[in-house]
Amino acid sequence: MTPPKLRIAGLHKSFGTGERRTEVLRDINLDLADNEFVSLVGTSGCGKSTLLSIVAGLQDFDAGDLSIDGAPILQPGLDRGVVFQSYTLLPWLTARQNIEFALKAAGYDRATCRRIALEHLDLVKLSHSADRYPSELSGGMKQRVAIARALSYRPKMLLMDEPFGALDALTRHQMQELLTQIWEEHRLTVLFVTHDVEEAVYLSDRIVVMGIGPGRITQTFNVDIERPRREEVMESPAFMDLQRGVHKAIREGSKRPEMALAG
Ligand SMILES: Nc1ncnc2c1ncn2[C@@H]1O[C@H](COP(=O)(O)OP(=O)(O)OP(=O)(O)O)[C@@H](O)[C@H]1O
Repeated sequence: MTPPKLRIAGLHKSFGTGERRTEVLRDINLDLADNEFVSLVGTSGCGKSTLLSIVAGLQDFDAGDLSIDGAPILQPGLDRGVVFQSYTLLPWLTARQNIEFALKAAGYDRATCRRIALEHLDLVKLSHSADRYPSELSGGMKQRVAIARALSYRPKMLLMDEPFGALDALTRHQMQELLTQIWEEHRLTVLFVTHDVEEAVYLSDRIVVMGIGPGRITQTFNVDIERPRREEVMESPAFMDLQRGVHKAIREGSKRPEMALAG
């Protein structure tokens, strides 16, 4: 049987040792199919970012299995493109050079780096800003460069942690449209962390709700809303019902299990 694109099985994670040990993730089990778009939502501190950074290979874990296409994840790798909320561009390099920098590290020759960088700037509609420095770009533009960079080395998966969290509502919506378009054209597998339930429903195939005490998966919702989705779909009863359901699950997950039992 073909393994899932991403497998997270029986994953546990704690920070600190001895009396200062805090259990942050308990028994996380989650498989992502090829091309699936999955959002992680949940109250602050439930471990979404920790889980994403473990999948990125940026943090270790205590127990469990983690693999991409059946191969264990041991460290960061070019099979995973990562986009964070804070713009992680190098300020002394232009938009094009930021992408080329990542590609050079992946071993491409100079001409190929340039060609791929320009192709990806075109993909995020930033060809006209290739030679601008990050300080000359708006927040949305910087995030488009970060997305172009993450896609440029053709990762198997895109890991995104609140990528549009710092943007104003209009720019955020434009970025959601752009991501949907890229996802529809390139059929990527995406694991996406967000606080915005509307965004999660709009973008995802599946929404995974995490709760605290310690961080764990409490509920999963399939988003059976036809694609391609356009803005109007947010007004539909199915969309709003789902949004309400996810909000309720987040509220329930924000109570510690003993509180939930007590009512
Ligand atoms: N390096 C660290 N050392 C100790 N504790 C940590 C560390 N990183 C995160 N934590 C703790 O782990 C828990 C989960 O944090 P995490 O940032 O993953 O949550 P989150 O769901 O992404 O939160 P938010 O939605 O606020 O970003 C929190 O209690 C946090 O204090």
